[in-house]
Amino acid sequence: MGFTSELWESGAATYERIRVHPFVQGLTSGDLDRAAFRHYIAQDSHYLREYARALNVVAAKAPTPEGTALFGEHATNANAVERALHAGFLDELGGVDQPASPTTVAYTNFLLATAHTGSFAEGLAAVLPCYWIYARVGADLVDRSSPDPLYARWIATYGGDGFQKIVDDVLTVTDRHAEGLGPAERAAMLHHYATAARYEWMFWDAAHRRETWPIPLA
Ligand SMILES: Cc1ncc(C[n+]2csc(CCO)c2C)c(N)n1
Repeated sequence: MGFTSELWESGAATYERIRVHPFVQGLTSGDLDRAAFRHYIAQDSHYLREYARALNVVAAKAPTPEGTALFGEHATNANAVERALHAGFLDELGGVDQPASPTTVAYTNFLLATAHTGSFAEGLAAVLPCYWIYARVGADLVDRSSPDPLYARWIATYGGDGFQKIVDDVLTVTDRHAEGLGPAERAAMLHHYATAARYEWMFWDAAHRRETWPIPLA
């Protein structure tokens, strides 16, 4: 692997913190409070809508038609997953109509701002932890699965080979694109990647704490 191994390194310590987070460990042990999982799914539904927008911006900036098609397809897929979450998990858990939490707003605003104002490379680095960290978490959890069928279903979504193939396609695009980049742009990518990885930890942690706005929205 090329530059993507440097990107992984910039978020490796954060990934380790995600792996041992009580929310993630609670999925496999089955001990995770259903209310925290419901909070996570409701927030993820907000997240996926905005993530799809960010991916479409990355798609628009891709220098090749293949890149535009790839990220456009993934944006459509993120919207489809959002609808499936509503039809599946949220119906079973009892639908919750909660506003996007401070962490969800911060993470999605970071993705949209970086995709809109940055280069293709910068947007790509910002959206990459979402793919890569979920594939690693999925792979880590899939063998142990969960005694809770609901959590087992969630784990199977991200732990399968189908999802790994999606991530591999994005890593190939990233390595190929990075070959033509200078040190300043590579440094910006490392920075955005590490930032998004931290937001991924914060997203699990916010669900675990069932984070809400300290001042209720009117
Ligand atoms: C907070 C959060 N981060 C990452 C994902 C995983 N994910 C969402 S869209 C997508 C790729 C395109 O379909 C991936 C891997 C998630 N669900 N929620």
